[in-house]
Amino acid sequence: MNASVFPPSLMTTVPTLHFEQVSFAHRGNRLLAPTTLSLSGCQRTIIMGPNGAGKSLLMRLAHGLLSPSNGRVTWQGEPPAQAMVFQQPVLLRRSAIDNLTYALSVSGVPRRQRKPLAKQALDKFGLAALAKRPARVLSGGEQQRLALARAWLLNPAVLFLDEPTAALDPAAIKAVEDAVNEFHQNGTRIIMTTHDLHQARRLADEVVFMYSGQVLEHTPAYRFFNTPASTQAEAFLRGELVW
Ligand SMILES: Nc1ncnc2c1ncn2[C@@H]1O[C@H](COP(=O)(O)OP(=O)(O)OP(=O)(O)O)[C@@H](O)[C@H]1O
Repeated sequence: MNASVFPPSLMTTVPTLHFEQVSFAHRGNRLLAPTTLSLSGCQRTIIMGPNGAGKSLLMRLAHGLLSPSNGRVTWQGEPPAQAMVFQQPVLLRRSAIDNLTYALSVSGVPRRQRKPLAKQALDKFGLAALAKRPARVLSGGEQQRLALARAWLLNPAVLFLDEPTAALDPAAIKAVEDAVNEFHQNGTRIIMTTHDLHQARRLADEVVFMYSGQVLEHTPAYRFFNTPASTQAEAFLRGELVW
């Protein structure tokens, strides 16, 4: 990646993530071809590609939820604080506020600080009135905001988001995108998958384009959208590449 294409203000100290010849196979099926890739700086990286291309796989390998079959996933220096937000938020069978206080307790925040911090986060994400409601009865958009509030409390250096707006209405999508941008403005590196081309154009600083278990492009967003290098990306941008 050519660092000079990004404004200096975005090149923070978030450690670089390296994929060195990383591949993943399951029951003899190669799902990710050997991939060498470095994600550096405090960019918003959008991973794009058709269904089944391996986007979630790449992200789960990056976050450490999956181990590669071959190769190495490493961070330059200490692995940074990380959080991940999924399309279907993973929430506990507790109230909204208890989901947050629990996350704070797991990360070692002293008991007396947990409730005030959780309340601040609920307020910030427009959920104060729903604090005592069971998290699992919240609407899809509310659950996603709660997942973002929980990630916010953990102050991650890197935030992974796997299709976080796939099931949401336009207002909820905007709330999630605003939150993503706020994380980013606060110095959090964003690594996100989306199927929504308009959203990708709104959010991406750089694009990783995948097709059939391979990374075909890793390029600044303006270049990807204006002059994609691969015929597959061209077809994808025209809406003609289904898988
Ligand atoms: N843990 C796993 N074990 C076995 N197969 C997997 C695993 N994770 C993903 N796959 C398979 O790998 C392929 C890529 O899946 P992945 O979820 O990464 O695609 P994707 O690009 O995110 O697709 P979509 O856009 O449909 O979400 C699929 O064929 C999927 O069935």
